[in-house]
Amino acid sequence: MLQPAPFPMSRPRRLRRAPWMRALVAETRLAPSDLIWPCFVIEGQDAAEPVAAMPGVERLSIDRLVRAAERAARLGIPAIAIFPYTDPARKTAECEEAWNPENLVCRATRAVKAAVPEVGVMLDVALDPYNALGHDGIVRGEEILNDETLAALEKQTLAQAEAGADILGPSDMMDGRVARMRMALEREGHSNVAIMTYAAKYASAFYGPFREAVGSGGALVGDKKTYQMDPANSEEALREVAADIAEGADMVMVKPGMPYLDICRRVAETGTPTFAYQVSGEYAMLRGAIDNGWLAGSCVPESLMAFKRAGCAGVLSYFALEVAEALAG
Ligand SMILES: NCc1[nH]cc(CCC(=O)O)c1CC(=O)O
Repeated sequence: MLQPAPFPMSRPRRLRRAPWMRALVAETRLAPSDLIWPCFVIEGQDAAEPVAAMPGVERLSIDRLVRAAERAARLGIPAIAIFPYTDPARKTAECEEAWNPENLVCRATRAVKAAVPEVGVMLDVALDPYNALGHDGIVRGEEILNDETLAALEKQTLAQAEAGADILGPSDMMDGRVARMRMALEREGHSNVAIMTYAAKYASAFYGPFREAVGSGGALVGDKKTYQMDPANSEEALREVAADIAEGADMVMVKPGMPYLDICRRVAETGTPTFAYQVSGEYAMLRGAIDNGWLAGSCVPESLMAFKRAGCAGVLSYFALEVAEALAG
């Protein structure tokens, strides 16, 4: 490492003296192209429902979602992630609604791709929105079955690829899901569908508001600790990433984001395209503090810049639209 000259030959403040100078020497930049916007979709026409635990976030009917996707595209956001609020009457133990080609998320995907083909659509591969018991896998007694779940995830993968999804995000944390998905996609002629795996997904309390948003929280029996990762671990995150890449994933994700910034850094250093998910609880925390006047709104771009600094290629954030708007000036 070079040693800086001693003071006063070296004065680090010279490079912080004015906005133009700071812009000139900035090591990291945040742009709309770094962002993926997660959205919630509901049945209906011209409908928007607030999510109580996420002030400012709404579940949108498909027609409104299409308009939101158009806005995102105009702002230079490359992709949106769509999550369905499933009618509880459609949730079963076998989760069949997950691979119904007419389910809400498949219809939403077709509508967005028809209207705004230039925006990438990302969909979760996991059973929780369709599971009467709220889990990401098939439940038998006390157990979340791995291999039986893989068969269901394969069907969900193909239904979503057929609907036009560009990126699939396995968020279920079953072992072997990426290989199973990749082989099915190749076999059925969907070789261009990218997989962004939730590789290092922790069993986290920061998902609480999301479960309200998609209506899976009330249904959840027990917790997800037998498949999502233990917050105590980081070596394991690298093993998960290695396994998913070896199975055919194109990109990996760390989730949640800010409490796991060390993991973001370690994963990004492997040279794999790495994304962070700034999850619902992180949104709620920052939004709540801003709305109460406890934090300035600039904490949002600062929180996103942290992921860029850590080496991430991009971030999934519920703030994507407003940040892209602010960046556009
Ligand atoms: N598998 C479902 C899923 N996909 C994304 C999130 C969380 C996203 C967020 O909190 O914003 C979850 C919740 C969970 O695993 O319980």
